[in-house]
Amino acid sequence: MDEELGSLESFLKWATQLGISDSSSSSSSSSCGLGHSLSVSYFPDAGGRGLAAARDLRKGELILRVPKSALMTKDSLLEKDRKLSDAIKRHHGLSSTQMLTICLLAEMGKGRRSFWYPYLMQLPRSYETLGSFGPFELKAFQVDDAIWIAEETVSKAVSQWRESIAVMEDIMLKTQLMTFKAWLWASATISSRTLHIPWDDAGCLCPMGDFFNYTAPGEDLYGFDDLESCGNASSFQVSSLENQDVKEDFILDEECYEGEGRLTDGGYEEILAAYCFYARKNYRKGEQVLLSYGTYTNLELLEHYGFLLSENQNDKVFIPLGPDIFVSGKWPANSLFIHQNGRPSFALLSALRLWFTPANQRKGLARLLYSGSQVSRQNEVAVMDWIMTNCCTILESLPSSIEEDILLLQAIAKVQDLQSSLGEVKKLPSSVANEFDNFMGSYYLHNGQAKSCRKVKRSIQKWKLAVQWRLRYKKILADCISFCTLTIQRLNCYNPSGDKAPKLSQQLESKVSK
Ligand SMILES: C[S@@+](CC[C@H](N)C(=O)[O-])C[C@H]1O[C@@H](n2cnc3c(N)ncnc32)[C@H](O)[C@@H]1O
Repeated sequence: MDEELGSLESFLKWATQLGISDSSSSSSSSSCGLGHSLSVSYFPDAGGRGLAAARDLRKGELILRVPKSALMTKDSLLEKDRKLSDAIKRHHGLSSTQMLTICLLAEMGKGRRSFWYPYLMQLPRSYETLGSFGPFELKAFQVDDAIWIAEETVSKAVSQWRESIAVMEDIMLKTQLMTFKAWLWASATISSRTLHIPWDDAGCLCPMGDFFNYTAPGEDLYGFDDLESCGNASSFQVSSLENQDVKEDFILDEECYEGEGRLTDGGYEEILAAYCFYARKNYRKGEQVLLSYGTYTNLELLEHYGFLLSENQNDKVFIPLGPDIFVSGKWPANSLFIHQNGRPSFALLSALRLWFTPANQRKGLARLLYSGSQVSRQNEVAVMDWIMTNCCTILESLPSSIEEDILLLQAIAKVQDLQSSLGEVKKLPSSVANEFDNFMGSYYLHNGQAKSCRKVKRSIQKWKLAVQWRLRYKKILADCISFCTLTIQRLNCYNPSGDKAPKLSQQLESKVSK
């Protein structure tokens, strides 16, 4: 702990010497180091190490400035390393990100001799990004699409590493830095910490700027004294289904485009020749200052950053749709999903309304269909029934239920809590008991032998993330079933014309009548 504090202190001193400043003035002549706006703090439930407001901060204030010379980029690293720069020139075809990964590993190999040593010492030793999940942890996702994405991430990492080995051999990098494990570490560092710069696709590592933890865009935008003046703050929660969805899909798409996987509350400013960060809202002294890295689903957060949010307004569930549903409309596949609050997306509803409209009526109803309006009561009930049936089928096909996953997470928390004995773990239902026993068995944990080993702790953390992810996924499906049920009930109550709604499938009738 003392060592950690010592290394943080020397890092802050080093950062100040490089001109990194959190003084609110943008003039470099008055830049005067760190400690004016931000302080490094620990937030156990919100990202671990992060930055706290060192004073009350106002929305829009400049809170951190990192000069270009303090940014770790592929170019700045190659400039100071002739041997590596020549080796990279000899090997064609590597992406900018692969080159930055090799540069980072080479810099690590220099140890104390590296100019960046105080910063390198601040990097996490390990990550929980998807690429580092082993077979057991991958299986815990239960959902094929998620497992497939994770496997793809690993195989992409393997091929990028293989393509880069020749350069690493050429510069005679230390053997332990040439391993796939080291490559995964460097790739995860880059994936979870780089910021966008206009001149290099790989981005830059930004000392101090990469201590900001994440908040989703749109969330948390109003500070302590703006609460009364923010009447429109909750535009994500408009009550009318159609309006809300049109707006939500529009906003999300825009943010996706703008964010494209990079931080959005800060940016490189040519005129100041510095990376500048601004307060996204008002903060009270001591509060954690957060940054939006972009719009991500929970699986994407896991893939790039190694964490997920229990409440993530950008989370989505995609359900399998037949090819005829895709081709019948003009909506792209990635717009057809269920929102984290259980509501079908605007595009999914529109596509299904169109699909349930007889072909000879589609032209006449096109305006209604494309504007996101309901076509008829019967059509709407058929759409809701279809969505419910599919959500139920997915839920029933998964090996464990929501309740069982909650019990499993409680058991995992007990294992993580080194103070409690495994005897305190309640008897688990058989669907998750096997999973629990397999994990315990693989690490000989029943007799407590390997309990404190770092590798086991990391594996438990990844397993927990996978179970948390699948639980969120199932809850979204369950919320969607409730939403469709309520909608059908409402449609059946409000029936002024007296026409008959189509019959629900038997499986769903019991759910609707509950
Ligand atoms: C840019 S770094 C932020 C600083 C980081 N906490 C550190 O100690 O260096 C991004 C990493 O912080 C963690 N993180 C950021 N925001 C988080 C959040 N809201 N919840 C959990 N972990 C978060 C994740 O491990 C992520 O990969």
